Amino acid sequence: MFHPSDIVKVAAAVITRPDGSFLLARRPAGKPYAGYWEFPGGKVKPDESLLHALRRELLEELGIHVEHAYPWITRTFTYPHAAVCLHFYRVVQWHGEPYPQENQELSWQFANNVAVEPMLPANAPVLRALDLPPVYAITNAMELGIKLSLTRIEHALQAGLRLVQVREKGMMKEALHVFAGEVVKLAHRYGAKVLINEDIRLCREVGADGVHFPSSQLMNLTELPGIDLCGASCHNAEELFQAERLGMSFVVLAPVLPTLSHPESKTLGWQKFATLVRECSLPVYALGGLRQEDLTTAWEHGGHGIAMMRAIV
Ligand SMILES: Nc1nc2c([nH]c(=O)n2[C@H]2C[C@H](O)[C@@H](COP(=O)(O)OP(=O)(O)OP(=O)(O)O)O2)c(=O)[nH]1
Repeated sequence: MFHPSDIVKVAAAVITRPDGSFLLARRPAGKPYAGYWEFPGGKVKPDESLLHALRRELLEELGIHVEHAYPWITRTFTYPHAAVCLHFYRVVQWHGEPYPQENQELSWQFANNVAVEPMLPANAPVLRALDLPPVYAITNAMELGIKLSLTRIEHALQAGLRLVQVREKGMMKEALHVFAGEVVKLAHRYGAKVLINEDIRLCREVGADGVHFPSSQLMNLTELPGIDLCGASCHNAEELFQAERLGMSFVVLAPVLPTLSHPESKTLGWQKFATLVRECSLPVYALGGLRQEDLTTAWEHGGHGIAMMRAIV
């Protein structure tokens, strides 16, 4: 066991090009885990800010000047040689062409098809998180009607939507089965993934990709079902902690702004959202009263992306 004061703080960069590829570097000889692939970055010096460390490391290692970086996930991991707290940033704009300043090998990769190995052991969940798209849509067929809802989902898929949750609280069982099956068929045609709210059995029956757990169900879970994608709804630190403990694929944190579907709920606001997300190891979608144009605000506050109901489908 490492004492909390011995935990090494690290700033790591997911340097992302517009096509979605990101840069990996191979650890040079002489370092622990030499030959393993990692995200460029390094140790934060005492009294140095995370962002300063990120800028310094990328200049030293790659010769690039960071122009725009978003805070992303924070992950603690214990190696035999050290315990590290990895603060990941997504670097989306920089000046200069990355060039290995320390003789390290570099490689641009895509999250759904990483072709270099081995990766540093702490990074497997990071790659899975990078494979999640920025927008998560939640269906609203009980309000729109099934036909219109499917039409709107198809339009959103055509416009690039790649993650959908079927959440139809009051729908009768048979109708829900048919609707969920239609959404899965439609989404898979576009290479998109579908999660079913609450119902693990329905998820399996309709061939969906995952389950989305409401917060009450999340707090009663002792382990995840053996399903690829598991998401959960959270509203506070306790629920986020439980989602991390179970190893959810991602969470939705809500409500950030006032929303029609939960008018009685107290909103978090962006500052509280950022505070809750800061230490979270899971990718977090902001939810509640958001529109497409709020995506950048979510990124600036540490979110992975945004989840929406009425504003998208
Ligand atoms: N840069 C980076 N480090 C990572 C990643 N994943 C991961 O577990 N680590 C760990 C490995 C190391 O224990 C620690 C980073 O320390 P480092 O030795 O690379 O730091 P540094 O570049 O400042 O190196 P040095 O001054 O000690 O030579 O974080 C990652 O993706 N990127």
